[in-house]
Amino acid sequence: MASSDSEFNPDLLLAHKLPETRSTYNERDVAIYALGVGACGQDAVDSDELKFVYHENGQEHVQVLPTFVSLFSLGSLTDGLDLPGFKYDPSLLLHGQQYIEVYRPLPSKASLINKVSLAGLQDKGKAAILEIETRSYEQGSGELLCMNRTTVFLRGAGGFSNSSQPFSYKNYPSNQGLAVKIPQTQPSAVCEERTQPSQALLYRLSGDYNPLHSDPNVAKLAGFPRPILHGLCTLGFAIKAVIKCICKGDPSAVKTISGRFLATVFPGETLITEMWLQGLRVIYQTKVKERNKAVLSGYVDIRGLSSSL
Ligand SMILES: CCC/C=C/C(=O)SCCNC(=O)CCNC(=O)[C@H](O)C(C)(C)COP(=O)([O-])OP(=O)([O-])OC[C@H]1O[C@@H](n2cnc3c(N)ncnc32)[C@H](O)[C@@H]1OP(=O)([O-])[O-]
Repeated sequence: MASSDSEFNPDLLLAHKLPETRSTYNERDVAIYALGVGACGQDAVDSDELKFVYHENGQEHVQVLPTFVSLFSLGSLTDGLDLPGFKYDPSLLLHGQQYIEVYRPLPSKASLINKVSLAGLQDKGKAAILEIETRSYEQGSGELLCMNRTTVFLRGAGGFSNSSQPFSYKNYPSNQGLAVKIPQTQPSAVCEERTQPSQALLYRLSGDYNPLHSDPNVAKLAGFPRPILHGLCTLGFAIKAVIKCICKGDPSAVKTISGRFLATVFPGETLITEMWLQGLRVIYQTKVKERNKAVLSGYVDIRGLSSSL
């Protein structure tokens, strides 16, 4: 059960205000993040990826991968969520889905104010699904730069209601968050990348220090044979593949990203991302090569296509 209190009221929980968080980053953070999601991990002079970690050809700033914005949603989660009347075991939390809207390319350094709200709660019986929305505004100008919706799967926290209908989500488009249908046709592009055995140890330096990703004993207590890769790290690999193969290496082409984490990834495994271009939407699916297992699927909406595609 989510709560020992039989009067638990999901609507009251959703009305609960979460504190604002702040994110300040610079080019070093941008580059460390890019390395964490495998930039130049297969080829140190990769012409599509060097710009994310180095001022290639005298460029003034390193470029920011669009998935970097997912880091702004971490603060409220990694500090532990204060959810009145709702109890869950943080060690059993898994990342279920991430939905991102990027309104303009991110500067290579900035200070942001993140406004966080609880957007949804759903009772799945064996688990509860909680959705947190984070809107990030540039400090000073007040401009809204991006929005994240993070879905967490709280194993063992379901059974708090008689309904499997979601509470809230009422501000969402009706099709958001659904698992995508993978086309049965040949993909438009395929990208293969091996993650490093130390990938989670590198990725965690971008701000998610949950020991589930680094400590073998904590991983075992959570039900895994060894530490697992952060979901947002896998998402970073997949979207980097879409940028490389579909967007001709241009990160500013990405407008919207949706991803559902289907199964866990272990650092060191090889990720194969298949992509299907449908108009301005790219449907993608990432599989672990060694286990032939789908681990992530979703879509990316892009602003336009280069005429050479
Ligand atoms: C954020 C900061 C912390 C970061 C932590 C990490 O990185 S952890 C590392 C990264 N994360 C990972 O590694 C997690 C990888 N994913 C998994 O291990 C599994 O997908 C699971 C344990 C999340 C659910 O598996 P299962 O066998 O227990 O589930 P089932 O198939 O029996 O479905 C039950 C219900 O839940 C629904 N539903 C299912 N999946 C999702 C989803 N992803 N999302 C949302 N909803 C989902 C499904 O539609 C169904 O609803 P219906 O139809 O009954 O109304």
